[in-house]
Amino acid sequence: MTSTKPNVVFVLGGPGAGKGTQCARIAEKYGYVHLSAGDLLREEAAKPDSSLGKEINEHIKNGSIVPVAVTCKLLENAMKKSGKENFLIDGFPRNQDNVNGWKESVGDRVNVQCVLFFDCDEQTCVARCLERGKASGRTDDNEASLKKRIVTYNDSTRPVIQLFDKENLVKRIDASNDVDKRFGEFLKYGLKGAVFALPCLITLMDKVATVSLVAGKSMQPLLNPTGLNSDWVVIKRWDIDDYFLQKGDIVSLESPREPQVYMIKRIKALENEIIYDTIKQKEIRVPKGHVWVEGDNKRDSYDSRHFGCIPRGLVTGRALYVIWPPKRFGTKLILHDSEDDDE
Ligand SMILES: Nc1ncnc2c1ncn2[C@@H]1O[C@H](COP(=O)(O)OP(=O)(O)OP(=O)(O)O)[C@@H](O)[C@H]1O
Ligand SMILES: Nc1ccn([C@@H]2O[C@H](COP(=O)(O)O)[C@@H](O)[C@H]2O)c(=O)n1
Repeated sequence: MTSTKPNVVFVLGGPGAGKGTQCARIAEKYGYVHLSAGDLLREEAAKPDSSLGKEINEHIKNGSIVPVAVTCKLLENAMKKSGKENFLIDGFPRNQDNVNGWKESVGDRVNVQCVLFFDCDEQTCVARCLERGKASGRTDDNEASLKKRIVTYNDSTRPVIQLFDKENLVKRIDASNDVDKRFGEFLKYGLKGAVFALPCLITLMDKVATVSLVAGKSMQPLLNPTGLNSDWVVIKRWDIDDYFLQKGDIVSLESPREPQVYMIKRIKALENEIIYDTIKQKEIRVPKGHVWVEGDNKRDSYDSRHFGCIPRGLVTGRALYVIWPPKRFGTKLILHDSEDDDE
């Protein structure tokens, strides 16, 4: 961390309210570091040598809250390791113990800008988690755990939100409906300029190739594997008519919803192909002149599952290699070699 205070936005709401989904979008668009307390705990528990794994897993399955010393340490380590200054802390502080522990350990060393409160009705939350549970592999996306998670949320997290509300820090977002409307609400709150100041893809060169900074976790584990140090990648630009897009290519594209916002995704289906939309739970035929793109990290990606098929014209280039950080230099991102990739 540098001498200026890092900025922190806490993100709270019920299980499945959409915190992770929207944090991924904010991180992609504005370069904020998204730290999910739940993800950090799951990562810690999955380490074969972790002495805390058993305890953490018990809490997660029971929807109870892990002692703050553990969670706070993981968050602090992740913040330090990132070297960045703007953080979305998702799923924390979850109870009074979390609040107290954070105050003691971090306190005034950071500037808490606001608390984004994803307000979503219980039925919708449960339905979303059960749907997610079909593919998430999470031990708590099931009816038994969800009952407990909802109790914890009502009894322990809501009072924390009320506490922040008394300090005028809470920005309430109606999280029951459409994903894009939710994103619009952040802009309504003026977060665009005041809080989230970095574009997700900073382009250094233009014309034949660009070097771009990838923010966010949507292409993990291939890109930004730790979520802390961002990768710089070489993007080969082309006249879209000169290159036949192939399934599996990693491409840069302009967001169909937000002009001038660029993202990196993988092509999952080409025109006339049928793709299964895992969110809407239905098959989609990709129309002529369009492609279907997804991030590799389904949990943290805003992609065709949310905005549908995109016109080929929005695809601006193909990602070739990682060039920074040095230890990741040369990581190949191409599945299909084309004649001029090595020019
Ligand atoms: N606005 C929305 N409309 C419909 N589905 C949504 C919406 N937002 C998120 N989802 C879906 O609901 C599920 C839960 O979303 P997400 O993982 O973002 O929630 P969360 O609040 O981070 O949950 P948790 O706290 O349990 O980790 C995901 O499968 C996601 O794709
Ligand atoms: N501050 C926190 C955050 C999470 N947990 C535990 O992880 C579970 C999953 O959290 P998600 O945010 O990913 O839904 C949660 O139910 C808790 O068991 C925690 O203890 N403290």
